[in-house]
Amino acid sequence: MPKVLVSDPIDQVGIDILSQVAQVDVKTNLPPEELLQIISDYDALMIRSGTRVTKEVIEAGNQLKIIGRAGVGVDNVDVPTATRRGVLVVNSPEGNTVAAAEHAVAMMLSLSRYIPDANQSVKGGQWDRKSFTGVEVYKKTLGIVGLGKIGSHVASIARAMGMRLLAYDPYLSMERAEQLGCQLVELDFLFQEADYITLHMPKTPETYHLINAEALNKMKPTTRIINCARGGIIDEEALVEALKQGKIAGAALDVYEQEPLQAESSLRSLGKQLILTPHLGASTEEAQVNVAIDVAEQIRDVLLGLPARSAVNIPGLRPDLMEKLRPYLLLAETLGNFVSQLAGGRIESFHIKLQGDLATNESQPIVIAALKGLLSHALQERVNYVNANIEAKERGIHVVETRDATVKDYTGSLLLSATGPLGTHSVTGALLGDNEIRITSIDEFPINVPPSRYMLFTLHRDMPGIIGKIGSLLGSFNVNIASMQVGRKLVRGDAVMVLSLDDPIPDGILSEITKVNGIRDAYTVTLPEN
Ligand SMILES: NC(=O)C1=CN([C@@H]2O[C@H](COP(=O)(O)OP(=O)(O)OC[C@H]3O[C@@H](n4cnc5c(N)ncnc54)[C@H](O)[C@@H]3O)[C@@H](O)[C@H]2O)C=CC1
Ligand SMILES: O=C(O)CCC(=O)C(=O)O
Repeated sequence: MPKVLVSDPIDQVGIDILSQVAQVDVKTNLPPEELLQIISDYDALMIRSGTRVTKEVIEAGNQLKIIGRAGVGVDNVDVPTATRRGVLVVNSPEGNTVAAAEHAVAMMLSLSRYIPDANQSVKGGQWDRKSFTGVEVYKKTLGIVGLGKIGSHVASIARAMGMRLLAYDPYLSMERAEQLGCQLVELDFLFQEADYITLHMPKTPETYHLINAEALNKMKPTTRIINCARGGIIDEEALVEALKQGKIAGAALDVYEQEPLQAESSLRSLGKQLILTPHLGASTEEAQVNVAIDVAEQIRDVLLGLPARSAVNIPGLRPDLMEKLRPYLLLAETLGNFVSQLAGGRIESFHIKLQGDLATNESQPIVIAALKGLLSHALQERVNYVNANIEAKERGIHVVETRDATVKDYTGSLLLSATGPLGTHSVTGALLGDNEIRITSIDEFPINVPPSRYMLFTLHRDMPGIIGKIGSLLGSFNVNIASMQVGRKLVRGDAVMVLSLDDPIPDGILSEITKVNGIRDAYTVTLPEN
């Protein structure tokens, strides 16, 4: 009988489902060394946000087939290592949406009426009605940053409470925001206008410390801010200073840069203007039942040799088909991610063309992989092989899929084209040998480059000296070039330059590059580590 380790508190209903097919050991609060020691006995691991599933844990788990996260965020799992070792990672993208949204709204109302402090005061024997005069949310402006599943649910509750809704989400169409009753605005406008700001996006390099001293300075002294998304999106030190100096009126946090929150954190020293909860967003009976069923059923199915519903990293395909398609899935996902960044993220339409040997009906998973890549910059681990299609539809992306068996330059190749705020951009790619990915054209300019983590791409006029200027400019920002290639259709005509870089591309570099004589446009692309 297979063995499942449950290393965080999971609702009993999940344990019952797992017990139908496996021996289940529930061992919560395991020290990391102990988890490392025992993991090799297990075929599956089921967790919430408490267990850190590091590279070492996955490598030590030589029997491990699946890691199930009873919740959304898999930021406590080393997904690239799991993928490399063929370990499936599954989650429950929707099971706790309502719980997290209601927690954010509860935080907003608690902040407005000082409920936690008033409660504490009465329980402490006082009857103080003066210190807790609050404010109403009715007719106030709520700024929602991240208008995905949780943000949308918050919007519908807030609308019913008579609030005006602003939203910032660089990956969502205007139409979708309007359907949700939100005015899509720029971030600075939201900072300046909102009475309440609630955060509902993933933690990414882009969102890390999005709420820093500079952002807090733009807000009104009456603004209250709520974070039930991820720690690290708010710079906690800057928040403490802003609250102390009265730059904003209040904050409510459910998530922290370091969890559990450290005993000595300065957040603990603030008064009634700051509310802290210990990552309770998903802690409702209903959500815990939802996520436990969702994930336990997937673990059970995979242990029985069936596909999983919400695989974060590997699609649930027949093993023979999976073997054949695996390199192309990675190719499609990489190209999807690449072209979405060139097009500027807020994609309106997407065209995928399957060429050569890929122009068969068996290649459908490749289309899904390309959509997953297209949405992955926005949705991170919340997009998977199962929901990619639905997510694209819900975001109003018009998807067109075509096939052309007559293209024979490679055995099989893909052409992806996306239209977004930066216009329409296209990329083609193929495999070199069995599994080496090559980008073979960008915007119809022929090139031949492997994708790399940090890339810079320019559209320019082919003329002497231009490459040297870009090289020196990057040097002045301390960015090291790993490789460079130019593609052109005509000598001294339009051309593209693709640079693979060893270092992340600092803010401000693009505006400098576009000032170079001959450069028409410049784009940066960051791809996930593989
Ligand atoms: N406190 C808790 O217990 C819980 C926290 N969460 C967290 O809540 C957050 C939202 O979850 P969902 O709504 O399910 O995710 P989702 O994937 O449905 O929505 C996230 C939204 O953020 C947007 N986004 C991405 N980058 C952005 C950026 N730079 N600026 C603004 N928006 C950006 C995306 O376009 C997307 O619409 C996640 O961080 C998740 O981990 C989720 C459940 C429980
Ligand atoms: O499991 C939990 O309680 C945390 C939920 C969460 O943060 C998530 O699902 O992303």
